[in-house]
Amino acid sequence: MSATPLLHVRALSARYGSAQALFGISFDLPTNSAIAVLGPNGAGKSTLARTISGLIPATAGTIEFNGTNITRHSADKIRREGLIHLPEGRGVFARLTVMENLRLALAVDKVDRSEAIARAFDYFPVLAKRRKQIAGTLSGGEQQMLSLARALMVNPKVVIADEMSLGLAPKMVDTVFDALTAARQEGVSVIMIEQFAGRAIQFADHCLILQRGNLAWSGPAHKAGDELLHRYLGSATAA
Ligand SMILES: Nc1ncnc2c1ncn2[C@@H]1O[C@H](COP(=O)(O)OP(=O)(O)OP(=O)(O)O)[C@@H](O)[C@H]1O
Repeated sequence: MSATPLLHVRALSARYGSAQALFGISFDLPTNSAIAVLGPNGAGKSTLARTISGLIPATAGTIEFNGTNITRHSADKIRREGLIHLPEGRGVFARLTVMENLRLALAVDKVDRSEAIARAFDYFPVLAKRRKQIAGTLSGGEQQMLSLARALMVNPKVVIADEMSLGLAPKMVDTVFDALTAARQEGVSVIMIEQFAGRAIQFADHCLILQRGNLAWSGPAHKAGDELLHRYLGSATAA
């Protein structure tokens, strides 16, 4: 086991104005691993993602990424260091073409441009066919692929995928999971936020369950059985 985890989060808290949304969350993301972050609506999953990726400030606690304390780093800097957050929703520039969307993702990252574009098309061949299409006219699933391609093409160390499968047809959900599985094989670590737990647990090594901004349970994903999920998430989300 590697001594230093890729991501080391300790006692992390965050708030929106006077409302505290995260209460002292601690967890490690080992190198080459995946964590499923589960919890009911409003539990703080997206807030955890936003705090780690620098979109909102931590009010207490620390985040170490690859041995560096990034707690006060800007979102841009954190992204350049290799931690990419895919926020809930599609996150593409609707009026630009597929190719322009891909090129823009490269503007802030020092990677070989043609290699990165080739990597994007390897992950999602359909995007190569649609490279000149305006992104806003892609299907929801294709937009999700484009969003994921923009993240994976820059060879990130960690991807935080927030509700990637939300609203997608089952076949598209398969495509998204296949791409994330391929990314893991390339050494990308993943923090997967999901309201629907079953697939996330199959995908991940570890599992965190949040409840009202607190860490309610954490452990190996295979130990997050039906009874536990039912207790924290209710029947609708344990599927
Ligand atoms: N921009 C914001 N301003 C104020 N409060 C917010 C904001 N975003 C989230 N919150 C509040 O913070 C708490 C945690 O929300 P968060 O979006 O992190 O939950 P979540 O677990 O991701 O939920 P969901 O599954 O519904 O996306 C909730 O009480 C929510 O109302």
